Amino acid sequence: MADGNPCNVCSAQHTVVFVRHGESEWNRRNIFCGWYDADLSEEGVEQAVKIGEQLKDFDFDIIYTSLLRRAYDSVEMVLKTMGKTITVIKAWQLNERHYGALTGLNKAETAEKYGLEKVQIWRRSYDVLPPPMEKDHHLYNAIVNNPVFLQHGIEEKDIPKTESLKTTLSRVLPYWENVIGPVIKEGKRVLIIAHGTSLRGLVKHIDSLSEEEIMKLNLPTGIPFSYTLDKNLKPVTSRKFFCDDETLKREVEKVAGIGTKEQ
Ligand SMILES: O=C(O)[C@H](O)COP(=O)(O)O
Repeated sequence: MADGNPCNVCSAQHTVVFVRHGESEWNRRNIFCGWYDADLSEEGVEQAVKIGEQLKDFDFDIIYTSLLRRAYDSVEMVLKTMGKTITVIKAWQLNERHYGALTGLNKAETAEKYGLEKVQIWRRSYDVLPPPMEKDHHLYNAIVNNPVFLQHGIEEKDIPKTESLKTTLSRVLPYWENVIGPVIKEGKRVLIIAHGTSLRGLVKHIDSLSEEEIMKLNLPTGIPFSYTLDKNLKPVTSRKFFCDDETLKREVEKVAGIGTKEQ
């Protein structure tokens, strides 16, 4: 990996790098976040700097990210660390899944109230929707009035009330197939900095994982992973994380668990 990515135009294979944004304040506080626009935590900023260091030798042509600041601020830190100017495309389709009425709730407290099993079904099942966010939810206005959504033409009527992995994939996949995929096939070197569930959707698709298999997949914040894809964007080598196995195991366990009330 240290040698960077080869010229994708000259090869029939494409290296694509993905990373979940650095830790957000709400990851740190163990709160369901979804489409709420939380900032990066101090550790998240450090993680983003580290991503930039790890990807220094990669010559990306284009970076895709979401309309949420924890993702696009990570992009900015990565670019600053790399000392590079690269085209950045922000797309709502790469946003985190909308966590519905759970948005703003502490994950461990929610498990105490509804039971761990129920909460883990909301978090990791393929198609079970969390309860919808109604207009009287205390974070409803903050989400529908997000100025970055409005700048990108995303209005209240376009914003989901809740999303499962399945419904998230129904917006991520067309974006992958119709926008990012053709750019990769043209030979452009692509980096995608997005979110736990939007990236799990892409991983499910690329690796052809079943609904059961994807339920067990947890993506840690701030650790890049890459695929080598063939000309049809099928994996030649599956995802490779940019860290040692022990670190990956520890960080994955952190995401998979329900965490604690006080964080
Ligand atoms: O939106 C969130 O709270 C996180 O980004 C993802 O949370 P999860 O790991 O509980 O799905």
